[in-house]
Amino acid sequence: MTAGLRVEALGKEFVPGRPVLQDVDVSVAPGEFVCVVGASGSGKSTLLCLIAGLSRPSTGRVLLDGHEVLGPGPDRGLVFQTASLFPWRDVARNVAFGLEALGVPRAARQERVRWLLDEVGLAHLAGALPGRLSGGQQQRVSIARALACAPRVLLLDEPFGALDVQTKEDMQLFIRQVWQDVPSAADGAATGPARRSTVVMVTHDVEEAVFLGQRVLVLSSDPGRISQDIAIDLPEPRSLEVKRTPEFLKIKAAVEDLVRAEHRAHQARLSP
Ligand SMILES: Nc1ncnc2c1ncn2[C@@H]1O[C@H](COP(=O)(O)OP(=O)(O)OP(=O)(O)O)[C@@H](O)[C@H]1O
Repeated sequence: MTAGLRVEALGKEFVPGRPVLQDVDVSVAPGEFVCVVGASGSGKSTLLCLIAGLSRPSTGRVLLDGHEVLGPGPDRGLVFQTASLFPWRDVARNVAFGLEALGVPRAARQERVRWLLDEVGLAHLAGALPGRLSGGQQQRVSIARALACAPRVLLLDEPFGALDVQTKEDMQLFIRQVWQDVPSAADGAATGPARRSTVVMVTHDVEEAVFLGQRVLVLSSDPGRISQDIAIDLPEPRSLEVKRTPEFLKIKAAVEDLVRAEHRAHQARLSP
């Protein structure tokens, strides 16, 4: 059995004969943090939905630890751009949702929720309803909820896209910290990076992708394919200062050029 996430010859058509994704092949090792960038409409969210099991591929398959993904499951936690919390459930009960669905006993549930809320810095808001929270706080709750069942893979679809610049940077540091601190369920005996959740994050923000990702995948359009798979060899752990280094700026510019080239090629194909 192969550990990690494997996307094999994946294709998706919503309209027959017009594939949004075609022949997407990629492997993500356990504990790896991978970002996906690409022009608008290149199929980034579609790829994430297929990995999540929210949508079925037209061709190919997704394997998680050797098992084909056939639908959503607690081994994959999902966070979208807007928090989509249950407005009638307080913060703690939002985080507890997946654990309740799995039938985790109350005491174990409460302990896990308390630990997660501490980890995301929101223990003091456990009893608050989501409507009282800021956008950044709501996304922290969403992330805690996605992590509650200790998923093997955390799937993030533009999770910070709706936040202001300052909050966004706080959240970037936060998600990196969470990735380092919160272990995934399986591999109980493992230590270090192998115990971390695998993260696949879609973003249109190249700076964010280069700052967060150990790898950045660039998706081409018409149809969406992985056109580049770039290892980001920046020092770890990452701090915001790295964004001002020549090395970072150079990688960012190169990835921006690739995305721009894909976008222009897409526009050219659309114009008569
Ligand atoms: N359920 C659907 N039915 C029909 N077409 C769809 C559906 N979902 C996505 N598409 C189409 O698939 C293409 C890719 O959409 P997707 O949302 O995956 O792109 P994206 O790269 O995430 O875009 P953006 O960066 O703008 O969010 C688009 O042309 C979109 O219209």
